[in-house]
Formats: sequence, structure tokens, C-alpha cells
Amino acid sequence: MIAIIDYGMGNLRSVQKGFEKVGCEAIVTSDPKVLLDAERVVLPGVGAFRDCIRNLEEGGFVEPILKVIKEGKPFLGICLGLQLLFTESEEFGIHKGLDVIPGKVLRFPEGMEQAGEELKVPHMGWNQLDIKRPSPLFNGVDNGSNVYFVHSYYVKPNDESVVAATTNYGIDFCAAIWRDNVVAAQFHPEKSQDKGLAMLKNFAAMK
Ligand SMILES: NC(=O)CC[C@H](N)C(=O)O
Repeated sequence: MIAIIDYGMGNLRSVQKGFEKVGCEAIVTSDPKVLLDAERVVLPGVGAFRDCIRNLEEGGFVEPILKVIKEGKPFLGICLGLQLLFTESEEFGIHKGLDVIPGKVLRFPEGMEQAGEELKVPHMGWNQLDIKRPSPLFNGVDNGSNVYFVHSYYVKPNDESVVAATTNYGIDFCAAIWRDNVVAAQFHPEKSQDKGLAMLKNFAAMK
């Protein structure tokens, strides 16, 4: 069974529905103990980093998350769920993350331009994946596939070898990471139509 963490800050229903659409049972849980019995765990996230990390701490999720990752359970982070895995974020001040993936969460630079047009922040809409490594998330997903983003911050891993895909929005930024049993995406697979559903199915099959 797939456990989707409910810490009051995620678009849980659309993530759950995404898994249901590909025939996978996923439960939404606000009980940290459920993670310990789940086969695989999903950390979604929408909102501000500091609110999310505070809710995770208050919900008693931090230790169970670190435990299931350490045990080697397949773990999927989505959007803020990717960012929370990092050492710290500069969103609304410096806030500590789970430090599973060493690195920082940075805001897109001001004044980015593409073809003479100013690029607005948040980066909101469809954009292409430049797949760098055959991560389990991308089995059967073509390079250049379009996925859906809504974010103002991006992750910068200390060790670039964890980067599974990048996307260009004024700068080339990390669109997904893969390290051992942990995969995480800056974009929203549950909002990325067929390609995104294929990724959810890939995660559900990830060993
Ligand atoms: N959709 C979101 O919640 C975005 C996550 C984070 N606040 C960012 O702006 O990058």
C-alpha cells in the first residue's frame, strides 16, 4: 500500500486520484505510524517551506520519514516534498529541511528573460524535461516530455550526480532527483496528464 502523508499542506486528493487512475491503492494518512507499515511513501507539498516543515514536525512525521527512507522504502517527493528533503530553504528566511539530500532551496533569480520577454516568478505551467539519468520515475517517459510546474524556488543539490532531470526557465534547474530509493520531482506528476500518470505507475512499481 502507498501512504500519502497528510500534514495539512498538500494537494493530497489529486495525488491519491492520480494513483487510483493507474490502478494503485493509496491512502492519505495523518498518522505517522502508518508510514512504518506502508510499502512506499509519498510526500506531497503545496505552500511555504517553513509552514510545511513546521507541520511535519508538529505532526510527528520527521523521524518516521527518515526511518522509512533509511530502511530503503521507495519514497516519492512532489514539489515542496522534493524541497523538504534538502538541507535548508531560503523561502521567507533560512529554514532547515530534512537534510536527506544535502543542498539548498533557492529562489529563481530576479529579472530572468527568455527571447527578450521577462520571465515571471512563480514558474507556472508546462515545461520540458531534459532527462539526465534513467531514473525509475522516467521508465517509458520520452526525453523532452512536458510536465506541469508551479514554483518560485528550486533545489540545488551539493552532489549533482543525484539530478535525474533538469528544465530550463531562464536558468537550467533541477526538475527531479534520484538517489537509491528516493525519487522526487519539482513538477507535479498528478497534474501532468498521461506522462505524469506513467510516472506515478513507475513509482508504484519501483523496487
Ligand atoms: N507549489 C508550491 O507549493 C511551491 C513550493 C514552494 N513554495 C515554491 O515556491 O517553490
